[in-house]
Amino acid sequence: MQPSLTTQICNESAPACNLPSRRVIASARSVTKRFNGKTALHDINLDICSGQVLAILGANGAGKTTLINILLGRLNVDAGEVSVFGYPAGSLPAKRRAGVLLQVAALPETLKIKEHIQLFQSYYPQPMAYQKVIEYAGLQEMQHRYSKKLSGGEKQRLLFALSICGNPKLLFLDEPSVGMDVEARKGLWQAILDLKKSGTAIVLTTHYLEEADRLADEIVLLKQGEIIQRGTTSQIKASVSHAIVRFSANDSGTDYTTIAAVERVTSSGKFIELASSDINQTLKALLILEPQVQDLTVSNMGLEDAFLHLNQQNEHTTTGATNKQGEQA
Ligand SMILES: Nc1ncnc2c1ncn2[C@@H]1O[C@H](COP(=O)(O)OP(=O)(O)OP(=O)(O)O)[C@@H](O)[C@H]1O
Repeated sequence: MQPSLTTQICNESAPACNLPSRRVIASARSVTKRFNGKTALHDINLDICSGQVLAILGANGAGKTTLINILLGRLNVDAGEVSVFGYPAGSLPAKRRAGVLLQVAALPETLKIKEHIQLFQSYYPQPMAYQKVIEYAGLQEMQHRYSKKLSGGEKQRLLFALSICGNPKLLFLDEPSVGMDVEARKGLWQAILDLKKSGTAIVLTTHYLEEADRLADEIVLLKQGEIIQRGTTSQIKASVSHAIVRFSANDSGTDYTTIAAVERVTSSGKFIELASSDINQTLKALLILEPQVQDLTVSNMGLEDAFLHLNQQNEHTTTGATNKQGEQA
């Protein structure tokens, strides 16, 4: 007997998903995944809600693609459970309702863009209208081009078009804007927001934190296979009580890490940035060390700074799933 569709209302622990009109459409419960004895994901719990953009962030190797592949049913779990629209991940009813753009995708080169889209539409019982697909993906001008003649960014737009051909209620986008120019990226962002408005849930991984900042209702931050932080972009930023002191300095070889309350020093051209846990202490010490400092500004952390900070902060508190598993092995 086929299980019925999940109609559970989002619980309050899922911050961006507590509107009564939204439903949990996919979930992972206590999911653990190992590759050759090494743990890639450890005890992951996640709800994905309709009409939500969920961004999964993390450094290279954090486990983002593995998590998406598990939700797609392309990988089995070693422990835990995954449900997609109330069905097992990877089952036909789950696949029919989902779309996906993966990092590695090969396309037959002998087909034109229009033919690719029509082929993908034919796989689904209720495909998205051709014109709508083309418009969402910004491919109006190149429908008759062969895919082998597309640039990297254009190919990415075609892969996005193919991911939405089935009119998905759940869309997985694994680093979708890689290789896109500024205009194409903005077009993709608009398409994501329009799809969200129509009720589609979008799970996004990206290394462009501006992308997550603009689009995500909820962010999950993975590190070494574990969730180390989750919340709205504002909540993630607010969870880091640090500030950024920025100034320009001559290359005097000064060691800014010795300044009181400074936890991270970065430089870009002539500008130095100090992440500080106590802005008064840092400013006092900085002005003693460099009284001639110029272009001084103080700001709250943006998402990128918060991301770097949280990753570093957990360097010591998170032993890392891989290590834990390694010890057991
Ligand atoms: N098929 C596989 N066989 C063995 N190890 C794997 C396999 N797939 C992933 N891994 C390992 O699992 C961990 C998580 O990989 P994953 O690809 O999920 O990371 P990611 O966060 O998507 O990284 P990136 O940002 O570089 O795409 C890494 O240590 C990776 O080497």
